[in-house]
Parts: sequence; C-alpha cells; structure tokens
Amino acid sequence: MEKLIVRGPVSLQGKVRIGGSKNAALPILAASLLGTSPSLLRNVPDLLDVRTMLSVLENVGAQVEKIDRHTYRVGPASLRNCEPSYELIRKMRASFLITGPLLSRLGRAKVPLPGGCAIGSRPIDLHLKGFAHLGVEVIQSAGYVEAKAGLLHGGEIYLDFPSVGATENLMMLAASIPGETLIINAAKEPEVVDLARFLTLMGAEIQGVGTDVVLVKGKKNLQGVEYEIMNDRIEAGTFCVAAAITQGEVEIEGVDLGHIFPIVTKLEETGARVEKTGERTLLVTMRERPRAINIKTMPHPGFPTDMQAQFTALLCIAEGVSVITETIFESRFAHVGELERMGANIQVEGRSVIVRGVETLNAAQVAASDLRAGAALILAGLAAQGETEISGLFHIDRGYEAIEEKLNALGACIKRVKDADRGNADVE
Ligand SMILES: CC(=O)N[C@H]1[C@@H](OP(=O)(O)OP(=O)(O)OC[C@H]2O[C@@H](n3ccc(=O)[nH]c3=O)[C@H](O)[C@@H]2O)O[C@H](CO)[C@@H](O)[C@@H]1O
Ligand SMILES: C=C(OP(=O)(O)O)C(=O)O
Repeated sequence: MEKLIVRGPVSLQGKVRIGGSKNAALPILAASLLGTSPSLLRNVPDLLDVRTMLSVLENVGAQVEKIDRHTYRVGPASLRNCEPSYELIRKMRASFLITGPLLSRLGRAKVPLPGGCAIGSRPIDLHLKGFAHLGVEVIQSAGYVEAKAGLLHGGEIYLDFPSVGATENLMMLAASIPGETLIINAAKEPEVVDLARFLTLMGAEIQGVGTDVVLVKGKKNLQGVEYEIMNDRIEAGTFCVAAAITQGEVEIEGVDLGHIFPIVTKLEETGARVEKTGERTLLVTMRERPRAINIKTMPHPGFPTDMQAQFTALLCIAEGVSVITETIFESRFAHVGELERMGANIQVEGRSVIVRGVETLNAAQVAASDLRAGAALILAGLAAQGETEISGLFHIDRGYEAIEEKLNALGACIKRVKDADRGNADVE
C-alpha cells in the first residue's frame, strides 16, 4: 500500500499550471460515443477516473487511441456491448454516464447501479425518471438498471434537484434524439456547459445551458469532433487553498476566474489576497493567520461541495469559530475525524461542522476516505508540524494529476512511499 509523507510546515512559493477537468472529461468521453465518426479530445487529465472511463468505453466496444498523455481519439463505430462490466462501473459514480449514450446508440443498456460512496447515498432516480420522459422503459433489478429505448422522443423534464449527472445523462440522450427536450431546474455547473459545447460542435442545438432551463434540439446523426476540455476549477481551488494554508504566494495558471468566483470570494474573506495577473492567471498571497468564516455549499454558482473539505482544513488553523454547512451530500464529513487526529477542534452538528481554530496542527497518521477528504489532509499536512502520513491514496489519484509533484515544485516536501519503505522515508 502506498502512502504520502508530507513534512510541514512549509510556505509555498512559485507557479503552478492547472490541468484538464475530471468532471468535464468524464461526461465528454462518454458523449464521444454519440458520434458517427471518431472524436479527438485534448486536455484530458491523466487520472485514475479517466483511465476507468476509457476502460468502460473499450468495454462497450469503442476504439480508444492514446495520442499523448493528454490526448485521446475515441472511435465509436465499433460500439456493440450494451452491458458494461460490473467491475468497471462500480469503481466510480460517473461511469453511469455511459447509459445515455448506450441508449442512443444501441437502444438498450444494462448498467450496474453505481451505488453509494463515502460522501452519501447518491441515488440515480432523477436520471431514470428523466429517461422515462424521453421514451425509455426502465426496470431496476438485482443491482442493475435495465433500460430499453422504445420510440425515443423529446419531452419536458423537471428535475427535483439540479443534479449535475442527471442533467448530463439527459442532455446526451436528448442531443441525439430528433425533437425538442426541455430540462427544467437543470444543473448550471461549468462542466455541464463544457459538455453542451461539445454536443453543440457535434451537431446538436442547445439553448440556455448555464441557466436552469435548457432546451436541447437533438439530431439523429452527430459527428465526431476535435475538442479541448476545460481546465479543472476544483484543482485550481485546491491550489488556492494550498497557498493560503501555508501563508505562501502562488501564481495559478490556466484558471477561468468566472468558474471559481465563490472560491475566491471566500478565500478573500479569510484574509488572502487574490489578484488577477493575466487573462487566466491568479496570484494568491496569504501574509497572516486566516480568519474564521462561514460557508454553505450550494449548486453552482454557489460554493462547490467539492471544495468544502479543503476549506475545512484551512479553517482548522483560522482565528475564531467557523461554521461550514454541507447541503449537497448528506455525509461529506469523513475528513473531520482525520483532521481531529491532527489536533483540529471540530464538532459535527447534523449537516454542519463548527470549527474552532487552533494555532497549529500536528502531524499524524491519517487516511483519505474520499477524493476531496484526501486533498484536505494533504493541505493540513503542509501546515502541520512534523511528518503527516496519509493512506488511501487511491482516492486522491482518482482526481488529482501529479499532485505531489506540483506541490513539491512549489516548495512542499511530499514523498510517496510503499508501506514497506516507510522506515526509510527520506523526505528532502
Ligand atoms: C463526475 C462529477 O461530475 N461529479 C460531480 C457531480 O456528481 P453527481 O453528478 O453525482 O452529483 P449530483 O449533482 O447528481 O448530486 C447532487 C445531489 O443530488 C442527489 N441526487 C442526484 C441524482 C439523482 O438521481 N438523485 C439524487 O437524489 C445526490 O445524492 C446529491 O445529494 O456533481 C457533484 C455536485 O456538484 C460533485 O460533487 C461531483 O464532483
Ligand atoms: C465527488 C467527486 O467526484 P465523483 O462524483 O466522481 O465521486 C469529486 O470530484 O469531488
């Protein structure tokens, strides 16, 4: 088993370049199945989740060609298998996004239920109800969703909650059905907008994306296209917090300010200075101990749940008492117990945590239980006294490309070791 050994405290200085977005790449890879010809995708991040999605595409019969580390060609002509393997689908929630494209191309899909995870139960009822409105017959049995396309048609779909995944799955199916589909209370996340741009280039007509009412005018034959995936706003936000928690000065390149406005605003409230130094470049400077703030996660453009754990780490060393409320996932607080091992003073009250800032955190042995919890532990380790040992790296590798290399280039001391090497861990 691998572990990260993070030696703190450090003050990060320098420049970091943000990579392609996991949450945009995953649906766009799935959507590439909708074309009648291959798509060439650029800026695909090199992550475990992406590798899983590429395996899912191959498993259903698509041809995947790696051009370079961040560029793939996906050939959908050979698609033939509407029953992707349980072993692949169970690895990540986003693999359920294959369902819309399979229904469109093969008229049937038998997909294992993606199940819950450490952050909540994460049902898929909104995806399924939406499919039914477009002419799909859906049966759930023995852990599988069996969906059969009858005569597919456009329709009007109201989502009880602006689910990112449901909006994406439905947009993909609707884009390939001749007819008009209205999605009301749609998700507005930038990754949904990126997917809509891709589908539009392929030939669909999509209006209102980025608002809560989206009109999709589908086309029977979508074309494969060349597309560059947007950069990762959550990776950018994580590096913003890394600068702040280490009282450092970090220039973050390749970030769309419009995507991270709530993150920047809350960071400024803690006392950080955030300057736009270029079209897509931010300079984050922190000169003092952070101040306590309150945060409530919300669907976009509200504060993203995917940044909640990282901000919780920052607020552990803030002056004063912070209240962080999680409204998206019912149990996204697994990082709290691990931060407590490092000396944080946090109390969980229902869907909120009350963080009483301490002056310093201390290194400890901790475990990542999900992706952003893992990021929060790395951030806490950068600020803590001593060598923090983080296990559960699988979760971190799902969604961060080369995180320790990027942080080390900014002056961090992080080493990845096999458990057996731990005795000789030599953190430079
Ligand atoms: C690969 C990807 O893009 N993942 C992101 C996506 O996940 P994902 O697409 O799974 O998140 P959703 O927006 O669908 O989920 C939000 C809430 O809606 C609930 N829900 C969702 C679908 C459904 O059919 N029924 C239902 O009740 C979920 O349990 C959750 O409480 O958006 C989340 C919310 O911004 C992010 O944290 C994830 O990083
Ligand atoms: C929750 C996340 O991802 P996923 O939906 O893929 O589990 C995340 O990126 O923080």
